[in-house]
Parts: sequence; structure tokens; C-alpha cells
Amino acid sequence: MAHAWGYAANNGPDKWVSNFPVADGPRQSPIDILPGGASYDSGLKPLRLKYDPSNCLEILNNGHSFQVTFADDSDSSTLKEGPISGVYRLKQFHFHWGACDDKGSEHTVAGTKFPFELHLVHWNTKYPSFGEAASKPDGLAVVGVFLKIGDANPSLQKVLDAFNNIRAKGKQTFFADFDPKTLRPGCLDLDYDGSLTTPPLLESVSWIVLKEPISVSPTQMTRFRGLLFTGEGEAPCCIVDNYRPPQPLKGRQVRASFK
Ligand SMILES: O=C1NC(=O)[C@@H](c2ccccc2)S1
Ligand SMILES: [Zn+2]
Repeated sequence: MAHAWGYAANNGPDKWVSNFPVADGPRQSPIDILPGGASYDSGLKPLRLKYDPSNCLEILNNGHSFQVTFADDSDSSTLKEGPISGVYRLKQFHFHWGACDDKGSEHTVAGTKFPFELHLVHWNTKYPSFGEAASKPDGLAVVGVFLKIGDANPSLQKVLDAFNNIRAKGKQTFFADFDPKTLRPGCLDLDYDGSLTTPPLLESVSWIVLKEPISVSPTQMTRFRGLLFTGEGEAPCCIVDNYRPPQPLKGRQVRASFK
């Protein structure tokens, strides 16, 4: 049976290299971002996110997180400009989070961890599909958004209200008319070339990490931690700490869209 990767001591991030040697590659993600180490790039155009809520299809517990999947058979939900060239289509978004509020994000900022990180995953339409694009160096673009403790996030509440139907691994349900742009903070971004942060860890991601966090309330946070890594009938194990720690920068440049 294929090796089941996860986030536990026996199958977590420091074990992934045995089945996915690229884990020690030159452009792995996430990274610790030092804002002072990023270089302002005046050529970076503002990110252009255009999402059509009617493309939203379903919400799924995939056993590592939950994801909201979008129809990607047209250019109606796309990412353009910023550090990328061409048109990238939104495929899905998902989150990573911690067991408690002092950890959970994958990227860190000068060593600071956030309790949550949102990933909006897009693929380059110069390739025929997400699967094809995922193996190309310019195949994917992921927008990372940090979440901090604060006021309740009304946009997030719609996602949380669907959790009752997807508590166990493998559960999915229809999820319609959601615009992920409502989860977007300002437009200051930090960009670098990296990888998927879970196996197969493919080095195909243009990372666009937004500097400003959005807020989530403690009550809302608790809802995330009620989802299960495990399937129905298995001993329940809550999804927490589903994040990979920062990886070596290995000489990569981080570009900032701001001074
Ligand atoms: O940003 C990322 N977060 C993840 O969970 C990784 C992933 C892996 C496969 C598909 C989509 C995303 S890459
Ligand atoms: Zn992710």
C-alpha cells in the first residue's frame, strides 16, 4: 500500500523525505520570511484576483485538512499579475492550523507563527490541467493568507457552518456561491519560488504570501479543531498541527511588492 503520509511522529514532515526525496530539494516550502531580507521589486504589478462564486462546487475533508473545490474548466476564477505571467485558474482553497494559538501557519515571519494559514491554489493555463501543471516549475501559484486571533470573520462563518457535514475523513458536501476574495486582506505581498508543502512536495509553486493577516475569532478557531483526520468508525483524532515547518531558503530571493 502506498505510504500514508501525515503529521504524526511516525509519518510527519521529517519522515516525508524517505518516500519523497525532493523534500531536501533546492526550492522547498514553506519558508521563514524575513521582511528585511526581501527586496522591493517596483516591477511587481498588483495581484489581480477574479473569482466567480458560482464556480464553487463542494467542501471536502481530505484527511489532512478540508478543501473547497472550484470548477476550473473556464477562466472565470483566475489569478493574474503579481509575480506571475499568464493566467492561473483557482482549483481549491484550504487551511493549515495548530492545536493552540501559538502555532499553525506554514510560512513564518521573522520566526513568528500565526495560528492559521489559508492557501488559495491556482494552476497555469498554459498547461492542460492541474495535474499536468503540478509537475512544471511555473505550473502552480498559491496565495498564502495568515489568520490572527481577533474579531469573528463573517466570510469564514459560511465555511465553518458546513463543517457538520464533513467532520470525518472522506466526507464531502455541496458548497455553493462562495467568493474567496472576501477572505483577502490588503495587497502587500512577498513572493518567492517554492513547492507544494505536502507530498509529493513538487517544486512547481510561485508563492505569493500576503503580508497583512485577516482575523478569526477564538470560537471560529475551535470549529476548525473539531474536524477529524480519521474516518467514520475509526478512533477519532482531531485535525490539528497540519503544517510543515519552514525549510532552508538555499539562496532564494524573496521579492516584496512594497518598500
Ligand atoms: O500550498 C499547499 N498546501 C498544500 O496542502 C499542498 C497541496 C498539495 C496538493 C494539492 C494542493 C495543495 S501545497
Ligand atoms: Zn496548503
